[in-house]
Amino acid sequence: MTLTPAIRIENVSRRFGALQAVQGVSLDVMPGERRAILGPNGAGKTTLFNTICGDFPPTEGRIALFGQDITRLTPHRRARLGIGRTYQTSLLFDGLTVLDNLFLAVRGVKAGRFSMLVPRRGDPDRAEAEAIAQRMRLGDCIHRGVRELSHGQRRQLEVGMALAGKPRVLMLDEPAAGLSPGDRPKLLELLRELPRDLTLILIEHDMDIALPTADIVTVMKDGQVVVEATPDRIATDPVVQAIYLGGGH
Ligand SMILES: Nc1ncnc2c1ncn2[C@@H]1O[C@H](COP(=O)(O)OP(=O)(O)OP(=O)(O)O)[C@@H](O)[C@H]1O
Repeated sequence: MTLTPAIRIENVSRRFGALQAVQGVSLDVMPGERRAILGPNGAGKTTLFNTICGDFPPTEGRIALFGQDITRLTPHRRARLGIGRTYQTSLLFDGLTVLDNLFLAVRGVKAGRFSMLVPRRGDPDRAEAEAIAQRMRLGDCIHRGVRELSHGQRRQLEVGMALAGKPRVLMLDEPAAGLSPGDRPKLLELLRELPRDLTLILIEHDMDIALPTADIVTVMKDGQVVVEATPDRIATDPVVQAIYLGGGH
């Protein structure tokens, strides 16, 4: 029996006017796999990511989620089918606490139940929000305002917000961007502790985060996939070294 990929990208291209940002990309990400997408600036990583999430649907090709064609679905429909994501720029409610943010994210995914109710003790959604805060190592600051969080804690919360939607595929857009060297090991640990049945696709410039997190690494350049290999092979791959040491990054 062949396993259906969590995400199948078939010959996907995306143009912006005359610019071919992604060109003829095909790849399968299997259920529970952790896939990192690397590549220099402008390689097309975010554009490919957005064709999967639906922000910029492909101009050509097909994308399937667990065998279901989602190529033309809105981002909202894709989210409902199980694609969760973070953004490079923060989308947190700065005026609310960590718990309130997570509570709203947990509530928000339940159809017809989005509300601004105060999370009461004993509310299962609040319990779930607290559990996510613990998992994201934010347990000791759940009542703190988001504005008071460090940059690293905000990143942890953003991953938690995406997890609150109970995604089957979690897509992280540069989770280590802007983190201090001290915050990076914590993020790495947290990524490695995510449930093994969750499929993870992450764009990450930082090899020290991407390689230990990923099962398979896809390297892109000029809108195309140039290498797909395990992290240990990527670390020594001459093509990858040429891309990164050659000044493209
Ligand atoms: N909305 C858009 N409109 C026009 N051009 C775009 C748009 N989004 C991306 N591009 C262009 O598409 C190409 C690929 O960009 P993309 O952001 O996907 O690369 P990237 O690999 O994610 O780079 P970075 O690491 O800098 O985020 C670039 O030339 C970029 O300028």
